[in-house]
Amino acid sequence: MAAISRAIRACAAAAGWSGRGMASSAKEVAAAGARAAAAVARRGRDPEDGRRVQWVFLGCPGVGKGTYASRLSQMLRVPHIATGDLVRDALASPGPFSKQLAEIVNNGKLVSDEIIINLLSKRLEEGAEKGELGFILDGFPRTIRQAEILEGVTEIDLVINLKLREEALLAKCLGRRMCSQCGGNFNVASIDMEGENGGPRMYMPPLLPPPQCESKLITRADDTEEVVKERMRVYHDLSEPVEKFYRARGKLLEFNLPGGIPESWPKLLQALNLEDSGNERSAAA
Ligand SMILES: Nc1ncnc2c1ncn2[C@@H]1O[C@H](COP(=O)(O)OP(=O)(O)O)[C@@H](O)[C@H]1O
Repeated sequence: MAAISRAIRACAAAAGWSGRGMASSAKEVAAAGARAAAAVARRGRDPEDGRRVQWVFLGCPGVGKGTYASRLSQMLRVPHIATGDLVRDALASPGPFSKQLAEIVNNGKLVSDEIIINLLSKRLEEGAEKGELGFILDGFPRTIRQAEILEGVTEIDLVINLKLREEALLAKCLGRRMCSQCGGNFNVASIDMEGENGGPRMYMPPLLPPPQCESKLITRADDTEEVVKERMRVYHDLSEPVEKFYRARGKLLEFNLPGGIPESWPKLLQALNLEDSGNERSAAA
């Protein structure tokens, strides 16, 4: 993991991102990625050697990437690394950088590839110090350039692309709540929609907080209707091409969420050929 984060930094630096945000062509980025990967191999850190899964979650805002990535990370004993969380942590620290970030995030735009690469590298370095093996990434890569950088430095085993009907996505984003004390994530939206083309109804029950969290619920500043719509537009423009990128490499698993967690979780496990053995969650694959 340390090797991967160093390689990401090396790759970003080789691509001209030494803190000045200089643009570079996709070809240069790919070449830098190849050099960085060679450096990883020279240091003898074979990614197949003793590591756990290296998966990516893709999907529109509100689809449930965080929920399913977090459950799988517990089962597979790898960290769930959400770049949105890294951005929100950076936002919470005082100073001009966080003001600059807030301006971008609260308008539904993506922060620069350079900033995200720096935040992610730092997180991977910290994980390496703690002995983390593998990861489930959520919210990264979100642009073709980020996907190229990642491909240049390590092997991604699988990319899970979560899909949900557009009408449900907006309701789910607007229903998101977080407990300001324990950090727990909840959703107050109750979705019950007619099936499409004569298909079954879609029911997604709310995920309500326990009584001790009820009075401490907060809503993300970027979960307003206007900003969510902009984030969806940005997703279609910049992140959908990432789906194509991984589909072309035979790594994309498309998963249409049939409903809420109780209905979707077992089906997702089935699609992944995994078994949830209750308390002792373990992978059968
Ligand atoms: N990989 C990334 N590249 C650029 N910006 C990112 C990335 N990941 C997160 N962000 C920023 O953080 C915000 C919140 O991210 P996230 O929690 O993943 O939101 P969402 O619910 O839209 O999937 C994004 O709207 C974006 O501004």
